[in-house]
Amino acid sequence: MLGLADIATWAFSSSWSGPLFVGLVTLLITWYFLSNRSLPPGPIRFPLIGSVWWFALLSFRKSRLPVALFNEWKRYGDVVHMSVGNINMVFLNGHDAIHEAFVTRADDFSDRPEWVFKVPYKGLIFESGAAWKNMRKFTFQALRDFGVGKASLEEIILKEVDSATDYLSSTIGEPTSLRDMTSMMVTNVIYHIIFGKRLEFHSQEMLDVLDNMGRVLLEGAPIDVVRLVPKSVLKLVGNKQRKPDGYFDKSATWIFSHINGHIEEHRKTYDGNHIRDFIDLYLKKEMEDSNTDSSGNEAIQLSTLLSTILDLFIAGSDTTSNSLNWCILYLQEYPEVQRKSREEIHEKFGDRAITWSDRGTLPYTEATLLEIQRLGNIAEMSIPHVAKQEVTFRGYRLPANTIVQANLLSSHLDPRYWENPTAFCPERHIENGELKKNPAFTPFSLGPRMCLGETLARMELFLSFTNLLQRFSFRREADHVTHAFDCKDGFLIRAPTPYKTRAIRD
Ligand code: HEM
Repeated sequence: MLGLADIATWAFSSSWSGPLFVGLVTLLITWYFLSNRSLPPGPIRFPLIGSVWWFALLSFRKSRLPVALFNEWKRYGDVVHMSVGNINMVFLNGHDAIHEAFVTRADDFSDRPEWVFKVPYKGLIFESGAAWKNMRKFTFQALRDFGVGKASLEEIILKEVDSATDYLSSTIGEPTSLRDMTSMMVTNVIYHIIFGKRLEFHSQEMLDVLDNMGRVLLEGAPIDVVRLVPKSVLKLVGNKQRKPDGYFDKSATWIFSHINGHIEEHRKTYDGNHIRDFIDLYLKKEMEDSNTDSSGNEAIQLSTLLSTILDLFIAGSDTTSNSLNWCILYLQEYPEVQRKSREEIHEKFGDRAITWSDRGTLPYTEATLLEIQRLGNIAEMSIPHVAKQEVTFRGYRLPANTIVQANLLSSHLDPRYWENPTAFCPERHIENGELKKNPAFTPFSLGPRMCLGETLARMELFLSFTNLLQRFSFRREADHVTHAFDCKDGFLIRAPTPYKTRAIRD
């Protein structure tokens, strides 16, 4: 095989080929710089490999992408450009740039990329254009119909809080990991909305659902841009996070057939006068669509429904359960904050269960929850968006199909919006005894693509956090064992490293 040295020797071995070679290299370099003109700043990129070396270095240092981007903020600014092969990507740092792209320029930045790697399904999260709008409208309405923001869903969530109470009561004083408990609570809420029933904690069906969902999530679903970096390069730098081929597919297939089984069962027992859940609503719409002479634009394909159900589990389970995991960790590590929150709850409500309509009446406790969400940064980055056409953003040229992702963590640590941003300080969310809004608080992202389950998640967090805190205090595994607020695994979802806690009834 010819090496670089052989090519150079050949190039300079005759009188005309030397200048020709130099000309070609000059042409290549000129083309490279011209094609890069007006792009936003970013780490130096090389022809063909672009910024792969930067991602590889990141992986080698075991550093998380949003943190690395945050640390490089001063050097590269609010808009950072990188590329892998011919794929351009731009990361947005800080609230102002994120707001400008996702809200002010929503028309330019609300689509999702057509993935260059295999996507086994395409539901609400991955759709763009009319199909996405249609599915988002239907799902939003369905969540409302099933009580999101209303008392009927509150009952379902409080039932899960009661099951968690039973579980915690069986562990009193014992150092216990509560990860499974929080997962079962939030999985059951979505399960109830979609399939009209809940699963017993620790039942085989529940364990299978959690296991397969966990695998799908661990592989990061196909939404992590680091997946664009060739596997061989990641292997070279010791990245062990990527699982073997088929790891994702096997679990996704299990989940699809589980959902399919429920849909089939619903078809057999469907009664238009008694709509039980999300699937029944879909069946109703399917029948209405087939009875109309419409152009068919409004019909939602069964495959889109299947994928959207999976999306709701993916987007709604680990995010919410790990937010609760951060809550318990912060409470045990900040006992004084925990004490003040419990005091506020007990003074106001005694033993009576706290309901959704009570929100706004517990400023310190609610501020604590907001502060945990801000520093927990459960969704460090938005899901990737795309600029379908070439656009100019803040004076920079973004070529067509540039992937655009918001670094939400940077918004939560943005010094222009938060004083002493890394300090844990619930009081920053309170003014004159009431909760104060900060526009840079954006755990659910911004604009038309922002989290569809925001209200559901806020209900789950408020009701679980306040009611569990009313019933228990949470202490460290042992008084002298502190636990860092760090995260080692997982893409996009920032879960705390495993820890144990002691629940105390006092
Ligand atoms: C604390 C909990 C949660 C957090 C922090 C969170 C955060 C997010 C974020 C950051 C996005 C990406 C938005 C973007 O791309 O700009 C998102 C999207 C989404 N979330 Fe959530 N989420 C949570 C819970 C939920 C729940 C409970 C559900 C529903 C069951 C849900 C459903 C969705 C869906 C369907 C999308 C995609 C929306 C679209 O593409 O139009 N999320 N979420």
